[in-house]
Amino acid sequence: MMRAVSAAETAATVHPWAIHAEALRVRAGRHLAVNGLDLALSTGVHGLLGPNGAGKTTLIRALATVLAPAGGQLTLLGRSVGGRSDLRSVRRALGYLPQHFGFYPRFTVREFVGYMAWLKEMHKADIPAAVQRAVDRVGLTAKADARMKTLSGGMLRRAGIAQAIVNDPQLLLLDEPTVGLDPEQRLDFRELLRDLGTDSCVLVSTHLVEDVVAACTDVVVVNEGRLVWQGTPDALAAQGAKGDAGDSPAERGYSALLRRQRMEAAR
Ligand SMILES: Nc1ncnc2c1ncn2[C@@H]1O[C@H](COP(=O)(O)OP(=O)(O)OP(=O)(O)O)[C@@H](O)[C@H]1O
Repeated sequence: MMRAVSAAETAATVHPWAIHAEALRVRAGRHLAVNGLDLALSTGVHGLLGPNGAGKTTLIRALATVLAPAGGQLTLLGRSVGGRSDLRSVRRALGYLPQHFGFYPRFTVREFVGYMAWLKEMHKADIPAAVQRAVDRVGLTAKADARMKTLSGGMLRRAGIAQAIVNDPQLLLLDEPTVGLDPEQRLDFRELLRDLGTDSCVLVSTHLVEDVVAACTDVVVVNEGRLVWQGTPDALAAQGAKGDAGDSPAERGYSALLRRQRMEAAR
């Protein structure tokens, strides 16, 4: 039986690190997709980059407490995660947009976001206003009472973002949130991210280096299940040179980093 929680229980608590991982290992099927990852992130918007198969989705799923770590240490919002620990208090303070999310097609956007708020054990009386605010923030006000099955791909993505932020999460995990968004929506989304990052820890997985540069204060690069680089978007840009692949300094910096990684792995 679920219990609604009071405002005092969900009030923001300050933790030095929203995410603290040491030698973290996480399996995807039989494969150790995260294999010895160290990471410490606090408030701000952190862009998660890495080539296909680097372990980004697996990492995000572990941080969302969907996958249990296979080894190492993971602390989220000051609570150790792993084994049989009680994850309810962490989950109430989490927002998570999976790469592919499920929904009841006959639910309206308002019902879908409200249902997710209820699953996060928000106080019943707070849900309608929180849903309205989340739907407004993602620009879906006019579609709030439309059924999910009638939404376009970009609108669905925005409904997914609305459910992730409905509880004002202290830790927000977004897996490829800009897929399907048109250019104008991407610009609005970057602004929303910057706003969310002022008082929460936001981790955004993406292949779009431009989004990272525009919206993130910090860049985390993973490869083969490990953290291989962390720094500001400017520092990422400084990694590259003229001949590197990419349309912008940050893209060239990212290509240079990956090229160096491949060379080191081949040695
Ligand atoms: N269920 C599974 N069973 C076996 N291997 C898996 C499974 N899921 C993922 N993997 C493997 O784990 C590795 C990491 O996958 P993951 O999806 O976390 O990477 P990613 O960085 O998110 O990739 P992409 O950018 O392509 O989405 C890949 O080599 C992938 O093939």
